[in-house]
Amino acid sequence: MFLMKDIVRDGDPVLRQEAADVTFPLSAEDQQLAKDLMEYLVVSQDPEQCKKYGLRAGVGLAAPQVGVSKKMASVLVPAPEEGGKSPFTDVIINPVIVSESVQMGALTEGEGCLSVDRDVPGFVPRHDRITLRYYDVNGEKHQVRLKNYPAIVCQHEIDHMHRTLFYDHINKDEPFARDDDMVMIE
Ligand SMILES: O=CN(O)C[C@@H](CC1CCCC1)C(=O)N1NCCC[C@H]1C(=O)Nc1ccccn1
Ligand code: NI
Repeated sequence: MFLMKDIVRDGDPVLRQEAADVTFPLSAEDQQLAKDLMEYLVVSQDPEQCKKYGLRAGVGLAAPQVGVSKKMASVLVPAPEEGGKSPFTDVIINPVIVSESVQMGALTEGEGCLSVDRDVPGFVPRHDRITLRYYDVNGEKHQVRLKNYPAIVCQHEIDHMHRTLFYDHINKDEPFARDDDMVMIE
């Protein structure tokens, strides 16, 4: 199980490397990595377990963040209300954004990152809607359309596979600049 000590922090070159494609069928090592990446999110989103293991709760975790430069990330978007269904939960492997909306979206609170131990204020403009193509741990191909928060989370994770961190997208001169048709996401 990953703990905070296993999470690589900004400054480590692995976060600025282009990650390698994952080959199928998954090696035993990659199968375990996928399990561990998802387990981190599940445990961290359980308040009791989160506290017990001293984790920062997360909704996504990319392999480069645990020092593995591969195109794999877990995503667990919490259900909007108690007992509801998660809008998107999967381990995305070799993800490709096949189309993206012209309209941009950003989290009103800005973004953070488990690999960035500082607050970087500002809006992180991303595409409000994307069509995502990825493989799951069984090698099954998926093509899903995501919008708003799930779309933001997946773009944040895919960035980690392409040497990008959230603050790279923040406008240096005007961090809270926004074009008037940008969707502001709570
Ligand atoms: O690459 C992946 N990461 O760096 C983990 C990030 C991923 C999200 C950041 C913005 C979009 C995706 C993450 O989850 N966070 N960022 C740092 C601290 C907070 C935490 C978070 O948003 N937690 C959360 C939110 C809702 C419910 C439960 N927990
Ligand atoms: Ni991150």
